[in-house]
Amino acid sequence: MSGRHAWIDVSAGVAGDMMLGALLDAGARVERVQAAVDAVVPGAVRIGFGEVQRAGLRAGRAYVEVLVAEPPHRDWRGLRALLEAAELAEVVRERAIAVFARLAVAEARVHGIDVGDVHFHEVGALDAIADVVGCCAALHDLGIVSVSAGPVAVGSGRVRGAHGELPVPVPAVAELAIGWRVSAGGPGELGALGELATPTGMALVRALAAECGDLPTMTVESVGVGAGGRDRAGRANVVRVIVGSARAAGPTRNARPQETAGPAEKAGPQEAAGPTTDARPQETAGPAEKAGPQEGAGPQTDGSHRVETALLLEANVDDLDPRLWPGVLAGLMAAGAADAWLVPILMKKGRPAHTLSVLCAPELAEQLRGYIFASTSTLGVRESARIKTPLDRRFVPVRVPGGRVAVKVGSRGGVILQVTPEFEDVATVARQSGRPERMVLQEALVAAAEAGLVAGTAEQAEPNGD
Ligand SMILES: O=C([S-])c1cc(C(=O)S)c[n+]([C@@H]2O[C@H](COP(=O)(O)O)[C@@H](O)[C@H]2O)c1
Ligand code: NI
Repeated sequence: MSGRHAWIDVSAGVAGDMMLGALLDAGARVERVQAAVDAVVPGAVRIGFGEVQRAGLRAGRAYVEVLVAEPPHRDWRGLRALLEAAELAEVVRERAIAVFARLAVAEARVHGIDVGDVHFHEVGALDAIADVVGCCAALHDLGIVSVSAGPVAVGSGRVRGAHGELPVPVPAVAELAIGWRVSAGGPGELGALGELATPTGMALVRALAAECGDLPTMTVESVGVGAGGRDRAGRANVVRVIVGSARAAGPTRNARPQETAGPAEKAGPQEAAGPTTDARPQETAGPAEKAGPQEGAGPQTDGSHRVETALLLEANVDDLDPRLWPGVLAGLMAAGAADAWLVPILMKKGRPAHTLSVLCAPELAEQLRGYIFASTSTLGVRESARIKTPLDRRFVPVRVPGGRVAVKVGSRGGVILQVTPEFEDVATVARQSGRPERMVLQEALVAAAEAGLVAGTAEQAEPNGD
């Protein structure tokens, strides 16, 4: 593969702010990170960056200042809608959704609830959104197309949180660790280590890194060191990110070329420009500039329209309790699938059965394969690469009586072809305002038309959305 690679050293633990600090220290620009976070939660947080000492070593420290008095607590459904509606580069959106999907699946398992109902308490607070979206934006800014990481030090002892006292690794971290090498992380003389890996940090590692391993062979371009809040003698409480190019071989599942079109174009010049030409560590003209269409794992353009490569995972199943299927489909969507559906079939020996089909970004395939094996009775998952031609897509929020609805606008060659209110938003407003969904849907379409979003007309530079 070609393209810039990041290897993350999490041998002293990992938290969202440590990872963000390391990526900023490696050269990601704080204003790019701030712009991406503002696209999700406008005006809600301010991100700062400075230098501190950790056990005698210099480290970058990311600061997230929450600017709103009472940050809302969100469930995964709401947070996902927020990320989908935000004007982000598509690769940033996909990575951020993948991270939170990981967290949601882990929390659902720990608390024994449906994935969509996971309430994000601490991990859903604004600083976690800032950390996750910030890290994904920083990777984008650095032109990083693939990530790997070492084994994670998770800590030991007990910690106090929203759930009272928790054993370390805390339950969500233990769940997120399945399939990854971890250790408590310390020689005995350091005493009880406390919580070295937080759920957000662990979810970042699991969703962004394609494999667990040592530093790969590559030409190093920059090194970032990100400090955690605590400073204790004996070991620097830091995450290190080593950014390099021209890996001879390695994980391609997480390789994402830079976006060339889509919502990013509306996100102001800094998001649209793509990171590969002006991110600081790229002064040596590494190969990330070439990490575009040839990667094959994301949007490309053939000169006339954009195409995307996606994976289609499939399994024929004839012996699953049919009552389980709705939960399987919902779980796959919550875990980051682009789409998941069932088709009734007649199998060998005349057995009625279903084909489960799951469309996903290549880097999510391993996670979703695991989900299919865990939640259905299939003995195998087959897969094929699919080429998709997406419309240029963006979301415009419109105001209706009782709330706001995101309207999905699909266009091609600058002409609007589809104007579709997000039904989840319609249902929420209908529920909250006590009016029929049909009426709210109609109101959203009228509001969209008033904002200049009409099928068959040219895209306006700035629609008058809410
Ligand atoms: O908010 C929830 S549900 C939560 C769950 C768990 C579990 O392990 S379950 C742990 N925590 C603790 O919250 C803080 C903050 O975590 P971040 O990931 O937001 O940094 C941390 O101490 C976790 O152990 C919260
Ligand atoms: Ni929890």
